[in-house]
Amino acid sequence: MNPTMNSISSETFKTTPSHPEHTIPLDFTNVPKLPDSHAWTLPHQPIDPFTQEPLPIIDLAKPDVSKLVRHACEEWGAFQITNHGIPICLLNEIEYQTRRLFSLPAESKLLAVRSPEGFTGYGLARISPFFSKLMWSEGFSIIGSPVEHASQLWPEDHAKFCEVMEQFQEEMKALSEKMVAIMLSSLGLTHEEDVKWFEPMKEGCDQSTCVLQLNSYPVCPDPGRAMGLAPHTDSSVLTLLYQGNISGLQVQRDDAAGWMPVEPVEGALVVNVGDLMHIVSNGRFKSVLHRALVNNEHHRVSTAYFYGPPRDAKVSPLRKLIDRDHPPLYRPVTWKDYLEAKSKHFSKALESIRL
Ligand SMILES: C=C1C[C@]23C[C@H]1CC[C@H]2[C@@]12CCC[C@@](C)(C(=O)O1)[C@H]2[C@@H]3C(=O)O
Ligand SMILES: O=C(O)CCC(=O)C(=O)O
Ligand SMILES: [Fe+2]
Repeated sequence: MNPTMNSISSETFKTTPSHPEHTIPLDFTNVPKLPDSHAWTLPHQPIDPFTQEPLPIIDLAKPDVSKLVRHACEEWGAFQITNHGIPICLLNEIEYQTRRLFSLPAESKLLAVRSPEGFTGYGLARISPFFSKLMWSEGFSIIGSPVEHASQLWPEDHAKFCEVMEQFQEEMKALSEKMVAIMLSSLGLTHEEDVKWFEPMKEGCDQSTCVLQLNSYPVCPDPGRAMGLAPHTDSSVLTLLYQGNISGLQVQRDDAAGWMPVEPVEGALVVNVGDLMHIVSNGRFKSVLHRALVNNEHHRVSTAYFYGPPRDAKVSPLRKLIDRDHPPLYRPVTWKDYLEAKSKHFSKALESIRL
């Protein structure tokens, strides 16, 4: 574990506290009928899979990766990657530890609840207050070491959980840096010259701020009317998602009304372009609108790694992408500024910083 990771505290992300009923999840065990509080009137709007090309699956070992990544980021804002180098045994371990956490009784999980102004620990998704109905999910957010909350959950037995979560974050960070470098170079940019804040693997000075989010979608008595995670874009530069082998994730394309399922591919990771990458690329890359649905057979879990810039770095549209025909679309923001904008304006956050 890189020792400097501990210096990234949840201070970086503190925003306005949310309402208690939008923080603490329901005890999902033995709920025979979907409560009205969790019943969404949602047209499921499936997309016709035959009229749409599916979300790209990109083999990172192939030679034409850069072109494929650019196309995926411009058209979808998301894609799956294989041959990414994360060992399958680590993915299995992360899923095992995630299930172990969410299988604890509700009263134990409440010992690790996220404080109203905090950023780490157990709770509902932070976007919950923007919706009148509650989501059929629970989450656990980690920044660096999870020991503070894990020791409340398992006073004697949290070492393995912490070790796996920390190792996973290290691997995800390296892969995120690789993916950011591919995305930037696919636009003809070199990060050394063009993106001041992006300093991969800078020795002894691990600057970027990242969040590991464990998501749990318990078996649901009425999945047709429930929402696992409501439609949103990620605020990060990019997000790496491992969804195991249970479907539920769906993405939407700008111009399409329907939702496209992202079917699990064994050992693959989903890459989402986040809002900050949308800003950096001056709107060339789309931050993908996505959501997660639930089912009545399997308890689904996923792990999302949100990769962000150093806390004080100003993120702005890259100069090389700006000319008379392409004026800058957004003003410079730090990640902290942007998360504040998101917690105030949610889906209008990008608009709120538009020039
Ligand atoms: C670094 C991030 C990214 C956050 C906020 C903060 C920590 C928790 C992340 C999530 C995780 C669950 C979905 C989401 C939409 C949510 O509600 O909390 C994410 C949000 C964002 O992408 O905006
Ligand atoms: O569980 C999923 O498939 C999606 C998770 C997600 O979008 C998130 O954590 O931001
Ligand atoms: Fe997301």
